[in-house]
Amino acid sequence: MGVVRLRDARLAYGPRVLWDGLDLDVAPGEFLAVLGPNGSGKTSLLRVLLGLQPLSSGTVEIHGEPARRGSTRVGYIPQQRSVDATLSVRGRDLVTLGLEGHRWGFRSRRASRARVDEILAEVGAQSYAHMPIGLLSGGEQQRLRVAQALVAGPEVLLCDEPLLSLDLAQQRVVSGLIAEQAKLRGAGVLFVTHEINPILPFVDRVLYLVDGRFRIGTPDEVMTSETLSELYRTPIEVLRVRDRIVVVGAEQDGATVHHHVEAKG
Ligand SMILES: Nc1ncnc2c1ncn2[C@@H]1O[C@H](COP(=O)(O)OP(=O)(O)OP(=O)(O)O)[C@@H](O)[C@H]1O
Repeated sequence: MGVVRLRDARLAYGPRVLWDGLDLDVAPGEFLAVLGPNGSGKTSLLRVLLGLQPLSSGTVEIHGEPARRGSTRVGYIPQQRSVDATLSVRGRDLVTLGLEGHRWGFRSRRASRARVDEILAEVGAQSYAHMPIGLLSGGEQQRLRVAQALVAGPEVLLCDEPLLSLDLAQQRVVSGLIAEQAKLRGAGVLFVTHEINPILPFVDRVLYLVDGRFRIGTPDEVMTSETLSELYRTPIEVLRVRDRIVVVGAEQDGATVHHHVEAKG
């Protein structure tokens, strides 16, 4: 059974249709990249799966049940640009929050502590888990958010641009960690990003949204000049440079969409 199942899903805000006729199944352990320009409805899709945003029509199920708020089945890494340096919450407490309202919360404090220790070790964050998160590097903070999202053992992991503000090396580390943890647990991942290259080794399929249109397929199927030119309705060139994908010519509202181009790393 798929961990995520959307059927004939439509989301519109007034006259503006973000997507329509969306059928999507995400299998356990599958890694789905969600791509598209600003405002194409990527975050809105995650909000639908979190039960925060009702569909305009169609159905959405998480592991066979309608999506609902606070589901124990869904882990979430929200979009986060930077953390206030004065934030005094400790890393460990942040991770413990991920157990709140979940079945783990009903167990003993000792069991919760043991579970938090276990996940901190798995993401390699034990050595700084006692520190205020405002003092940690971006990569360290993201490891803790990955731990928070995974601590309760979700079947679906939703990630909203979790690599923002990380350098290239940390982007690889954090995306590798997410992919590895998801595969290990058989959790399906929906990974919203503007930059496919850091996650390309892990991506099984891509959902590419543009202005109400979308395409779903493997990176080789979707990330082609032909498919993106159709989606953007303008000539787009997709180049393979060694193991990278470079998209040239996507213009949206006059602003060049250059987000697939990455500095050398
Ligand atoms: N509750 C709402 N009511 C009306 N419009 C909304 C609502 N939520 C989002 N929108 C609009 O829907 C569009 C899609 O937003 P969304 O955040 O899903 O896009 P996105 O693809 O995640 O964009 P970005 O890459 O900029 O984060 C935006 O234009 C946004 O202003």
